[in-house]
Amino acid sequence: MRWLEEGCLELLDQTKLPLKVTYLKCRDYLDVAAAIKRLAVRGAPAIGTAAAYGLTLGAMNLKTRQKEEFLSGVKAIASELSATRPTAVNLRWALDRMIKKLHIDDNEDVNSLRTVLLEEANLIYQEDIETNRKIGKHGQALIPNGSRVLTHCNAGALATAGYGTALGVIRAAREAGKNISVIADETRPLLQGARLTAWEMLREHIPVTLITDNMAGYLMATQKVDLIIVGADRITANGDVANKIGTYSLAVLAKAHNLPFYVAAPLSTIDMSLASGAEIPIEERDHTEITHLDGKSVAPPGVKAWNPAFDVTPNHLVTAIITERGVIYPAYLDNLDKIINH
Ligand SMILES: CSC[C@@H](O)[C@@H](O)C(=O)COP(=O)(O)O
Repeated sequence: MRWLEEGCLELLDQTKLPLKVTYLKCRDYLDVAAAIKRLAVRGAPAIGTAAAYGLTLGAMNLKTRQKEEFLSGVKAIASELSATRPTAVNLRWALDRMIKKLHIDDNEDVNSLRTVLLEEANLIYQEDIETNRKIGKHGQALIPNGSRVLTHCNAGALATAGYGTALGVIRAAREAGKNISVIADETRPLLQGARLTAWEMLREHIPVTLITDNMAGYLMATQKVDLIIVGADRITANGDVANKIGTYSLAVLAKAHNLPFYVAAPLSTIDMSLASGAEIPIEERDHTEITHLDGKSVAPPGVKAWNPAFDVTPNHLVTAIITERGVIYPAYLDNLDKIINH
Protein backbone atom coordinates (compact mmCIF):
# COMPACT_ATOMS: atom_id res chain seq x y z
CA MET A 1 0.00 0.00 0.00
CA ARG A 2 1.14 3.51 -0.74
CA TRP A 3 -0.10 6.99 0.09
CA LEU A 4 0.03 9.26 -2.96
CA GLU A 5 0.57 12.98 -2.45
CA GLU A 6 -2.46 13.77 -4.60
CA GLY A 7 -4.58 12.52 -1.63
CA CYS A 8 -5.15 8.92 -2.56
CA LEU A 9 -4.42 5.50 -1.06
CA GLU A 10 -3.07 3.01 -3.56
CA LEU A 11 -3.72 -0.63 -2.70
CA LEU A 12 -2.44 -3.74 -4.41
CA ASP A 13 -5.67 -5.66 -5.12
CA GLN A 14 -4.95 -8.96 -3.35
CA THR A 15 -8.07 -10.61 -4.77
CA LYS A 16 -6.41 -10.58 -8.19
CA LEU A 17 -3.11 -12.18 -7.09
CA PRO A 18 -1.20 -14.16 -8.20
CA LEU A 19 -2.46 -13.84 -11.79
CA LYS A 20 -2.64 -10.06 -11.99
CA VAL A 21 -0.77 -7.27 -10.24
CA THR A 22 -3.30 -4.44 -10.24
CA TYR A 23 -3.67 -1.41 -8.01
CA LEU A 24 -6.78 0.23 -6.64
CA LYS A 25 -6.88 3.97 -6.11
CA CYS A 26 -8.95 4.85 -3.04
CA ARG A 27 -10.00 8.51 -2.95
CA ASP A 28 -12.55 8.25 -0.15
CA TYR A 29 -13.03 6.24 3.04
CA LEU A 30 -15.87 4.32 1.35
CA ASP A 31 -13.40 2.94 -1.22
CA VAL A 32 -11.14 1.78 1.61
CA ALA A 33 -14.06 0.27 3.56
CA ALA A 34 -15.14 -1.66 0.45
CA ALA A 35 -11.56 -2.84 -0.19
CA ILE A 36 -11.28 -4.14 3.39
CA LYS A 37 -14.66 -5.92 3.22
CA ARG A 38 -13.89 -7.76 0.00
CA LEU A 39 -10.32 -8.58 1.10
CA ALA A 40 -8.62 -6.52 -1.59
CA VAL A 41 -6.52 -5.50 1.39
CA ARG A 42 -6.39 -8.08 4.19
CA GLY A 43 -4.25 -9.28 7.11
CA ALA A 44 -4.60 -7.71 10.56
CA PRO A 45 -1.86 -5.01 10.47
CA ALA A 46 -2.59 -4.15 6.82
CA ILE A 47 -6.27 -3.48 7.45
CA GLY A 48 -5.39 -1.34 10.50
CA THR A 49 -2.98 0.75 8.41
CA ALA A 50 -5.38 0.99 5.45
CA ALA A 51 -8.18 2.08 7.78
CA ALA A 52 -5.95 4.83 9.22
CA TYR A 53 -5.46 6.19 5.70
CA GLY A 54 -9.17 5.63 5.02
CA LEU A 55 -10.04 7.82 7.99
CA THR A 56 -7.64 10.48 6.67
CA LEU A 57 -9.40 10.42 3.28
CA GLY A 58 -12.79 10.67 4.98
CA ALA A 59 -11.59 13.67 7.02
CA MET A 60 -10.21 15.36 3.89
CA ASN A 61 -13.55 14.97 2.14
CA LEU A 62 -15.67 16.31 5.01
CA LYS A 63 -16.94 19.67 3.84
CA THR A 64 -17.34 21.41 7.21
CA ARG A 65 -14.95 23.98 8.74
CA GLN A 66 -16.71 23.79 12.06
CA LYS A 67 -14.57 21.81 14.47
CA GLU A 68 -17.31 20.05 16.48
CA GLU A 69 -19.05 18.95 13.31
CA PHE A 70 -15.73 17.80 11.86
CA LEU A 71 -14.91 15.73 14.96
CA SER A 72 -18.28 14.01 15.03
CA GLY A 73 -18.00 13.34 11.27
CA VAL A 74 -14.56 11.77 11.71
CA LYS A 75 -15.80 9.62 14.61
CA ALA A 76 -18.74 8.38 12.53
CA ILE A 77 -16.36 7.42 9.69
CA ALA A 78 -14.10 5.63 12.20
CA SER A 79 -16.99 3.50 13.45
CA GLU A 80 -18.00 2.66 9.90
CA LEU A 81 -14.44 1.59 9.05
CA SER A 82 -14.15 -0.31 12.31
CA ALA A 83 -17.25 -2.38 11.48
CA THR A 84 -15.85 -3.63 8.16
CA ARG A 85 -14.21 -6.70 9.73
CA PRO A 86 -14.81 -7.76 13.34
CA THR A 87 -12.00 -10.14 14.31
CA ALA A 88 -8.66 -8.38 13.72
CA VAL A 89 -8.26 -5.99 16.64
CA ASN A 90 -5.56 -3.99 14.78
CA LEU A 91 -8.35 -2.31 12.84
CA ARG A 92 -9.92 -0.83 15.98
CA TRP A 93 -6.48 -0.22 17.50
CA ALA A 94 -5.38 1.95 14.56
CA LEU A 95 -8.64 3.90 14.41
CA ASP A 96 -8.64 4.54 18.19
CA ARG A 97 -5.07 5.78 17.91
CA MET A 98 -6.06 8.17 15.10
CA ILE A 99 -9.07 9.54 17.00
CA LYS A 100 -6.99 10.10 20.16
CA LYS A 101 -4.69 12.39 18.15
CA LEU A 102 -7.54 14.76 17.48
CA HIS A 103 -7.78 15.90 21.08
CA ILE A 104 -4.20 16.93 21.69
CA ASP A 105 -4.52 20.64 21.05
CA ASP A 106 -7.87 22.38 21.30
CA ASN A 107 -6.60 25.38 19.36
CA GLU A 108 -6.10 23.49 16.13
CA ASP A 109 -8.41 24.22 13.21
CA VAL A 110 -10.01 21.66 10.93
CA ASN A 111 -7.26 21.83 8.30
CA SER A 112 -4.47 21.23 10.76
CA LEU A 113 -6.46 18.31 12.19
CA ARG A 114 -6.49 16.80 8.70
CA THR A 115 -2.70 17.11 8.65
CA VAL A 116 -2.50 15.54 12.12
CA LEU A 117 -4.47 12.54 10.82
CA LEU A 118 -2.28 12.09 7.75
CA GLU A 119 0.89 12.29 9.86
CA GLU A 120 -0.47 9.71 12.30
CA ALA A 121 -1.45 7.35 9.46
CA ASN A 122 2.08 7.70 8.04
CA LEU A 123 3.49 6.92 11.47
CA ILE A 124 1.31 3.81 11.85
CA TYR A 125 2.55 2.69 8.41
CA GLN A 126 6.24 3.28 9.17
CA GLU A 127 6.06 1.83 12.67
CA ASP A 128 4.42 -1.34 11.37
CA ILE A 129 7.38 -2.05 9.09
CA GLU A 130 9.86 -1.38 11.93
CA THR A 131 7.80 -3.55 14.29
CA ASN A 132 7.83 -6.43 11.83
CA ARG A 133 11.59 -6.18 11.45
CA LYS A 134 11.93 -6.42 15.24
CA ILE A 135 9.55 -9.41 15.34
CA GLY A 136 11.74 -10.96 12.65
CA LYS A 137 14.92 -10.34 14.63
CA HIS A 138 13.53 -11.90 17.84
CA GLY A 139 11.80 -14.72 15.99
CA GLN A 140 14.66 -15.79 13.76
CA ALA A 141 16.71 -16.78 16.82
CA LEU A 142 14.15 -19.57 17.38
CA ILE A 143 14.58 -21.02 13.89
CA PRO A 144 17.40 -23.53 13.54
CA ASN A 145 19.39 -23.57 10.32
CA GLY A 146 17.86 -26.00 7.85
CA SER A 147 14.31 -25.71 9.23
CA ARG A 148 11.30 -26.59 7.16
CA VAL A 149 8.65 -24.16 8.35
CA LEU A 150 4.91 -24.65 7.89
CA THR A 151 2.78 -21.51 7.74
CA HIS A 152 -0.93 -20.89 7.28
CA CYS A 153 -2.79 -18.14 5.44
CA ASN A 154 -0.60 -15.14 4.62
CA ALA A 155 1.18 -13.27 7.39
CA GLY A 156 3.65 -11.64 5.05
CA ALA A 157 4.40 -8.25 3.53
CA LEU A 158 0.96 -8.27 1.92
CA ALA A 159 -0.75 -8.66 5.31
CA THR A 160 1.17 -5.75 6.85
CA ALA A 161 2.65 -2.41 5.82
CA GLY A 162 5.73 -4.44 4.81
CA TYR A 163 8.08 -7.34 5.71
CA GLY A 164 5.42 -9.42 7.48
CA THR A 165 5.05 -11.10 10.87
CA ALA A 166 5.29 -14.90 10.45
CA LEU A 167 6.91 -14.47 7.03
CA GLY A 168 9.02 -11.66 8.50
CA VAL A 169 10.55 -14.22 10.86
CA ILE A 170 11.33 -16.41 7.85
CA ARG A 171 12.79 -13.43 5.95
CA ALA A 172 14.95 -12.52 8.96
CA ALA A 173 16.18 -16.11 9.33
CA ARG A 174 17.16 -16.10 5.64
CA GLU A 175 18.86 -12.70 6.04
CA ALA A 176 20.80 -14.22 8.96
CA GLY A 177 22.18 -16.74 6.46
CA LYS A 178 20.04 -19.69 7.46
CA ASN A 179 18.85 -22.21 4.97
CA ILE A 180 15.09 -22.12 5.53
CA SER A 181 12.33 -23.57 3.41
CA VAL A 182 8.63 -22.88 3.67
CA ILE A 183 5.59 -25.12 3.40
CA ALA A 184 2.52 -23.05 2.58
CA ASP A 185 -0.93 -24.33 3.53
CA GLU A 186 -3.28 -23.41 0.68
CA THR A 187 -5.77 -22.02 3.26
CA ARG A 188 -9.31 -22.77 2.17
CA PRO A 189 -11.63 -21.16 1.32
CA LEU A 190 -9.94 -18.05 -0.11
CA LEU A 191 -6.52 -19.60 -0.69
CA GLN A 192 -4.36 -16.88 0.90
CA GLY A 193 -1.57 -19.46 1.29
CA ALA A 194 -1.66 -20.64 -2.33
CA ARG A 195 -2.26 -17.25 -3.89
CA LEU A 196 -0.35 -14.87 -1.61
CA THR A 197 2.24 -16.67 0.53
CA ALA A 198 3.46 -18.75 -2.40
CA TRP A 199 3.61 -15.57 -4.55
CA GLU A 200 5.58 -13.65 -1.91
CA MET A 201 8.05 -16.48 -1.34
CA LEU A 202 8.66 -17.16 -5.04
CA ARG A 203 9.30 -13.47 -5.71
CA GLU A 204 12.10 -13.55 -3.14
CA HIS A 205 13.47 -16.92 -4.19
CA ILE A 206 12.63 -18.46 -0.81
CA PRO A 207 12.04 -22.19 -1.38
CA VAL A 208 8.33 -22.90 -0.93
CA THR A 209 6.17 -26.00 -1.28
CA LEU A 210 2.41 -25.70 -1.50
CA ILE A 211 0.13 -28.25 0.23
CA THR A 212 -3.61 -28.44 0.73
CA ASP A 213 -4.81 -27.87 4.30
CA ASN A 214 -5.74 -31.53 4.81
CA MET A 215 -2.14 -32.66 4.12
CA ALA A 216 -0.67 -31.08 7.27
CA GLY A 217 -1.23 -34.13 9.50
CA TYR A 218 0.48 -36.50 7.08
CA LEU A 219 3.29 -33.98 6.58
CA MET A 220 3.93 -33.95 10.33
CA ALA A 221 3.54 -37.70 10.73
CA THR A 222 6.14 -38.28 8.02
CA GLN A 223 8.57 -35.79 9.58
CA LYS A 224 8.64 -33.37 6.69
CA VAL A 225 8.24 -30.25 8.82
CA ASP A 226 10.21 -28.91 11.80
CA LEU A 227 8.07 -26.12 13.18
CA ILE A 228 4.98 -24.01 12.55
CA ILE A 229 4.74 -20.19 12.52
CA VAL A 230 1.52 -18.29 12.01
CA GLY A 231 0.31 -14.73 12.45
CA ALA A 232 -2.65 -13.61 14.55
CA ASP A 233 -5.72 -11.42 14.28
CA ARG A 234 -6.32 -11.07 18.00
CA ILE A 235 -4.59 -12.41 21.11
CA THR A 236 -6.48 -12.19 24.40
CA ALA A 237 -5.11 -11.46 27.89
CA ASN A 238 -4.67 -15.19 28.64
CA GLY A 239 -2.70 -15.81 25.42
CA ASP A 240 -5.47 -17.42 23.34
CA VAL A 241 -4.95 -16.68 19.65
CA ALA A 242 -7.52 -15.98 16.91
CA ASN A 243 -6.12 -16.52 13.43
CA LYS A 244 -7.28 -17.76 10.03
CA ILE A 245 -9.62 -20.76 10.13
CA GLY A 246 -7.52 -23.93 10.22
CA THR A 247 -4.90 -22.55 12.60
CA TYR A 248 -6.40 -24.40 15.57
CA SER A 249 -6.26 -27.75 13.71
CA LEU A 250 -2.57 -27.12 12.95
CA ALA A 251 -1.84 -26.35 16.62
CA VAL A 252 -3.51 -29.59 17.74
CA LEU A 253 -1.52 -31.52 15.15
CA ALA A 254 1.69 -29.78 16.19
CA LYS A 255 1.09 -30.80 19.82
CA ALA A 256 0.39 -34.41 18.78
CA HIS A 257 3.68 -34.49 16.86
CA ASN A 258 5.69 -32.59 19.45
CA LEU A 259 6.50 -29.70 17.09
CA PRO A 260 6.93 -26.06 18.15
CA PHE A 261 3.95 -23.87 17.31
CA TYR A 262 4.87 -20.16 17.22
CA VAL A 263 2.65 -17.12 16.80
CA ALA A 264 4.28 -13.93 15.46
CA ALA A 265 2.31 -10.74 16.08
CA PRO A 266 2.77 -7.09 17.02
CA LEU A 267 1.58 -5.83 20.41
CA SER A 268 -1.26 -4.05 18.56
CA THR A 269 -2.78 -7.51 18.01
CA ILE A 270 -3.02 -8.14 21.77
CA ASP A 271 -6.38 -7.22 23.23
CA MET A 272 -5.99 -7.02 27.00
CA SER A 273 -9.66 -6.06 27.35
CA LEU A 274 -10.72 -9.65 26.60
CA ALA A 275 -10.00 -12.35 29.18
CA SER A 276 -10.04 -15.29 26.80
CA GLY A 277 -10.54 -16.36 23.20
CA ALA A 278 -14.19 -17.25 23.87
CA GLU A 279 -14.92 -13.51 23.83
CA ILE A 280 -13.39 -12.83 20.41
CA PRO A 281 -15.97 -11.98 17.72
CA ILE A 282 -15.45 -14.42 14.87
CA GLU A 283 -16.31 -13.12 11.41
CA GLU A 284 -18.66 -15.29 9.37
CA ARG A 285 -18.40 -14.71 5.65
CA ASP A 286 -20.60 -15.39 2.66
CA HIS A 287 -21.40 -19.05 2.00
CA THR A 288 -20.51 -18.69 -1.66
CA GLU A 289 -16.86 -18.51 -0.60
CA ILE A 290 -17.10 -22.24 0.14
CA THR A 291 -19.85 -23.38 -2.22
CA HIS A 292 -18.15 -21.75 -5.21
CA LEU A 293 -14.65 -21.71 -6.65
CA ASP A 294 -13.75 -18.91 -9.05
CA GLY A 295 -17.45 -18.13 -9.55
CA LYS A 296 -18.35 -21.77 -10.33
CA SER A 297 -20.48 -23.89 -8.01
CA VAL A 298 -18.64 -26.84 -6.40
CA ALA A 299 -21.56 -27.91 -4.20
CA PRO A 300 -25.18 -28.82 -4.92
CA PRO A 301 -27.36 -25.71 -5.11
CA GLY A 302 -29.26 -25.14 -1.87
CA VAL A 303 -26.80 -27.01 0.40
CA LYS A 304 -26.38 -25.49 3.88
CA ALA A 305 -22.91 -24.12 4.59
CA TRP A 306 -20.96 -22.55 7.47
CA ASN A 307 -18.08 -20.17 6.83
CA PRO A 308 -16.28 -18.87 9.95
CA ALA A 309 -13.19 -16.97 8.76
CA PHE A 310 -11.15 -17.49 11.96
CA ASP A 311 -10.73 -19.93 14.82
CA VAL A 312 -9.24 -19.70 18.29
CA THR A 313 -6.16 -21.62 19.40
CA PRO A 314 -6.06 -22.02 23.19
CA ASN A 315 -2.91 -20.77 24.91
CA HIS A 316 -1.76 -24.24 26.01
CA LEU A 317 -1.15 -25.17 22.37
CA VAL A 318 1.07 -22.14 21.72
CA THR A 319 4.81 -22.67 22.28
CA ALA A 320 5.57 -18.93 22.28
CA ILE A 321 4.32 -15.58 21.01
CA ILE A 322 6.93 -13.53 19.13
CA THR A 323 6.42 -9.77 19.50
CA GLU A 324 8.51 -6.68 18.74
CA ARG A 325 9.49 -6.53 22.42
CA GLY A 326 10.66 -10.13 22.56
CA VAL A 327 9.49 -13.72 22.80
CA ILE A 328 6.80 -14.55 25.35
CA TYR A 329 7.15 -18.13 26.58
CA PRO A 330 4.52 -20.33 28.26
CA ALA A 331 4.77 -18.31 31.44
CA TYR A 332 3.35 -15.54 29.25
CA LEU A 333 0.08 -15.46 31.13
CA ASP A 334 1.92 -13.18 33.57
CA ASN A 335 4.46 -11.77 31.13
CA LEU A 336 1.89 -10.59 28.61
CA ASP A 337 0.65 -7.93 30.98
CA LYS A 338 4.20 -6.84 31.87
CA ILE A 339 5.29 -6.65 28.23
CA ILE A 340 2.21 -4.65 27.16
CA ASN A 341 2.51 -2.17 30.00
CA HIS A 342 6.28 -1.83 29.85
C1 LIG B 1 0.16 -10.59 9.72
S1 LIG B 1 -1.39 -11.09 9.32
C2 LIG B 1 -2.04 -12.22 10.52
C3 LIG B 1 -3.42 -12.59 10.21
O1 LIG B 1 -4.17 -11.44 9.91
C4 LIG B 1 -3.51 -13.59 9.06
O2 LIG B 1 -2.89 -14.76 9.45
C5 LIG B 1 -4.95 -13.85 8.76
O3 LIG B 1 -5.59 -14.65 9.38
C6 LIG B 1 -5.56 -12.99 7.72
O4 LIG B 1 -6.89 -13.31 7.44
P1 LIG B 1 -7.59 -12.56 6.24
O5 LIG B 1 -9.01 -13.07 6.28
O6 LIG B 1 -6.88 -12.93 5.00
O7 LIG B 1 -7.53 -11.08 6.56
